[in-house]
Amino acid sequence: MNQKVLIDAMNKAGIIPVFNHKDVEATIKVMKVCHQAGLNVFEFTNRGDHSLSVFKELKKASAHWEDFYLGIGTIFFKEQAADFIEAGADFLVSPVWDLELAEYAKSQKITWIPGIGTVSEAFQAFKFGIPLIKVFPANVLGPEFVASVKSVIPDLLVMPTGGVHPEEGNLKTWFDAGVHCVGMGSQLFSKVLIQEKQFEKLGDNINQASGILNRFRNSSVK
Ligand SMILES: O=C(O)C(=O)C[C@H](O)[C@H](O)COP(=O)(O)O
Repeated sequence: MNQKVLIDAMNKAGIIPVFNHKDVEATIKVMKVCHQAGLNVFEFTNRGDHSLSVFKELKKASAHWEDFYLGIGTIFFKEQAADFIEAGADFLVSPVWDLELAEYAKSQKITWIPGIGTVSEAFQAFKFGIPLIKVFPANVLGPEFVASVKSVIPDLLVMPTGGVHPEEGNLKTWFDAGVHCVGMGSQLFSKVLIQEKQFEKLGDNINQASGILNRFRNSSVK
């Protein structure tokens, strides 16, 4: 898949949903409400043995959705990357920087978004030719860290993930710091709503989050 198309789509969506669940039907519904709310880049995470088989079902279910991109997160080893690439992953995300993974992803011509926690790691990624990094854990590092990275490596795109909230105040501090998009998991997906299979309500929450983001993004366009 074309890297520029994916990276532009991530910026357009603004919020990248990060999700894992054992229940295939529930996960398909979650993915669908995200897509309907305009969040059309979805990161399923590799958390547990069920992840590959659930991912394969997600891929099947979304095969004909227009402009929809499905990636896999929590990738540590190239063997894991290989399994998910074979299953049709559009991109890979990791909580860490790792040269072996960087080289493997490059050899497979797949976008890899490494997890970065220091300016030195950010520079390693930039030097390698990686366009977009995940700042992780975002709530520990904070928007000031992102602004510092951007001040010295302005061309490196940043996606903070971990503890990002859908409230306007929180989203705004990240976007004011210059992020390309944010990754959001637990704050976007209420465990109770998923357990009770209230997908419509979940869709309302996601629409609200994306609406908040679009409002202040549009109002900051001069
Ligand atoms: O597994 C990974 O690769 C991760 O990135 C860890 C978490 O899934 C995300 O950081 C989401 O964090 P929350 O939005 O705080 O739920």
